[in-house]
Amino acid sequence: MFRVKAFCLIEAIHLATGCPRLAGRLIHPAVVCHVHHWTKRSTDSMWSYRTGPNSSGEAGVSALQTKIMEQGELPVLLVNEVGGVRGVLKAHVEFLKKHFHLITMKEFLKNKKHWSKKVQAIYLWWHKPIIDRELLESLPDLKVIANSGVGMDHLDLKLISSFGVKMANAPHAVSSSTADTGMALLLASARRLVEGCQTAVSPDTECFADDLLGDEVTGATLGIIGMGSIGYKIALRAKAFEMKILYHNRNRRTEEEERAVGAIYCTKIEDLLQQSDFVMLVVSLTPQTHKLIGKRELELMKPTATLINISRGPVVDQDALVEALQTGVIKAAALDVTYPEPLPRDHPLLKLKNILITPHLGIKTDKTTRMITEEAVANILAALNGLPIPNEVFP
Ligand SMILES: O=C(O)[C@H](O)CO
Repeated sequence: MFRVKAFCLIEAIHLATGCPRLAGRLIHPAVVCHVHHWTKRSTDSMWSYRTGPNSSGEAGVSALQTKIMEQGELPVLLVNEVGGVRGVLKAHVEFLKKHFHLITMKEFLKNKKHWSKKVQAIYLWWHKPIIDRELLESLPDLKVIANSGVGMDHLDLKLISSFGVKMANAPHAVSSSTADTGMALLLASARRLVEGCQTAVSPDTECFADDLLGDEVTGATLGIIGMGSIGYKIALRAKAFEMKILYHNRNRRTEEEERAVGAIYCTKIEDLLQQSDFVMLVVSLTPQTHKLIGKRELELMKPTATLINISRGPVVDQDALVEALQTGVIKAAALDVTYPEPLPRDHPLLKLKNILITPHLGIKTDKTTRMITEEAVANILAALNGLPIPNEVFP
């Protein structure tokens, strides 16, 4: 057991550095000792965070915490607010307080002079607080900003890095629930679940119509654009639905990985668009993927095809999508992301019948949000201890 858990921490650092020898050297003896201690406790921790695909990272969190505790008071962590629309979840506060002295933006702004030289880390929850030059200038001891998700498009990475501040995201925590959301949208859209539910519960319904016909998912072709860890998990799920899987990605997966999910690589995105019954967008938002799907790409899709977006709204040219849905260029769309979020209430997308929109539900499960906070805490503690950050993001 000890070996397994100790390996997990080493593996996390190894993954971050790409260097097993360095990882071995970087582990402080106190850390290893604490890992040993931890392995004797129950592994049923509510906070069972994983640093890597197969590792439990709590060892990393508690060990690093021990080191900080030995040196004195808890490091100060700035969050936007607690609870509310854009605040860290109340249920996570106890865990955060075990590792940090937590202050909110309100407290910070109220006594900026006192706090500015104390804040060492920021935990962004749902993209807040906004990180701009003014905030960065007011925090001379800030070491790290941890994001509560995988997408970093809301941050000016170059600006943050120019202040010597490190950044990290939470890719492992989010992948399964985001992939589940993608599949849920695909299935709900194909089988007209929302329409069906409305009919089933409507006070006007006297009998169920036989013509609420959907699209068969079994045997259909799914084109996945973006085959990172979320894209790959979608392929795993789609395989179980006996779908034919095409994918397009900057880097081709290994033959073994392709074989495991039965995915066929399309060098050209055009080939994928022309052949797919469902096109799922799973890319990060970057200058290269901004409006990746526009009028031309929509016209390449089959008129019977459905576009599913679980990445970021601006990956799709929304005006072109409205037109394509209104004129039957494609059959339907299912979007967990739009721009802005939410859409203005009079937006033309909201008036269409062949669309399904959800409120950025991707990561929203109790377990995933807890794992995100754990992944963020491990990232922050590594940064504050001068250790390689498990999920460091570079500009
Ligand atoms: O980026 C992510 O992981 C989610 O969309 C939450 O922001």
